[in-house]
Amino acid sequence: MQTHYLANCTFDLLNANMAVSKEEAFFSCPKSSPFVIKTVEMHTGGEPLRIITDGYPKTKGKTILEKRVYVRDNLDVFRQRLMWEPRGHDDMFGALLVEPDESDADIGVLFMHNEGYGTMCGHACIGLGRYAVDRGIVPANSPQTELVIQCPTGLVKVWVDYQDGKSGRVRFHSVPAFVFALDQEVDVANYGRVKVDIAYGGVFYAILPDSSLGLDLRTASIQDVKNAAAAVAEAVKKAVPLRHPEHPDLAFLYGTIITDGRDEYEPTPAINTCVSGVSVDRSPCGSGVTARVAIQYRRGQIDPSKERQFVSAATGSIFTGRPVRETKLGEFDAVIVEVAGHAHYIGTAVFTVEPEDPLKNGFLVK
Ligand SMILES: O=C(O)[C@H]1NCC[C@@H]1O
Repeated sequence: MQTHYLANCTFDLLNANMAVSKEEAFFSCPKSSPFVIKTVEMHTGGEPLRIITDGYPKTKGKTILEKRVYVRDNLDVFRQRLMWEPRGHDDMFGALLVEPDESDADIGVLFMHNEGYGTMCGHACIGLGRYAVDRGIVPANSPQTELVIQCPTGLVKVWVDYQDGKSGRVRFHSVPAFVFALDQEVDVANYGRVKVDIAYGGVFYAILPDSSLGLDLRTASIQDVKNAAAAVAEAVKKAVPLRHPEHPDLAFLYGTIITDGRDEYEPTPAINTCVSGVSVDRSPCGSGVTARVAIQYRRGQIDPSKERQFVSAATGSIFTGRPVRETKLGEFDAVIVEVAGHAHYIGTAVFTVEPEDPLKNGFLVK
């Protein structure tokens, strides 16, 4: 990799063969910026993934959950600069690689988005799988490369298809998924009393069919879906205290998944729309598919011989999901679920700030 020097600023060219003019170099790294953060930009089924590759201050903490608390309490302005406008937007999603604290892990990762720090993210694991292979963080093996990603929720096993020097489809097994509640009745403002299932796929989701909310995901506007999902999340948070068998930091409702209700196994894809806060997943949502398959498995609607397709109503992108084997998580009967999908590179970025910029720390227009 070639290195160019400009004023006090050093940066590696991401493509060594690319000729970089003085002008390009200036705009990539102005002298006045005390903040230079480099990223690799990907998307998984349409859902953005901003992988921070350089420039983030060092995180502190022995465990990955301690590191998550450290960045939240001490470095949040960096998340805001990268996730919020004008460098990001409501639906931006980021991954910060950190030193893992489990010896089985190849990499550790903290997730970030417009509101804070997630604990598990399937679409990010799919992107990070390719990235780790392509960046040589793990040695590439054909026909597939295996790696382990330590997420705040636990260890996620990842397999990246690798043929003729090219990474492709990615599969992962997240932490054990379990059903927390089935047919839980909650009073949802403006929608009345509805039944939701609550399941853990690395994070907790409230899951219910569109028909319970008087919606049809194939035609509903995104705003209607967001409003309904937010109302459900609020009702569930109020009515159902969640419990994680291993760590209280993991016991929170991450989002609502509105489905098309087609849970009985069939070869055509089922719609999975995951909404977290104001953000609508453009992909079918890896942790959401994990949670939904755990419910389908509990209800006898799917078994390890069947791989189900899940589709995003927003983009038409598809993930597959399959229960692999039964296990336990604390007192909960749990299941390992395999999720697979594709991620793609869309570019690289060098983000800077000018100290005099009144909007340098980012903003969101609501
Ligand atoms: O794929 C997933 O699991 C995620 N996508 C954005 C929100 C979820 O964390």
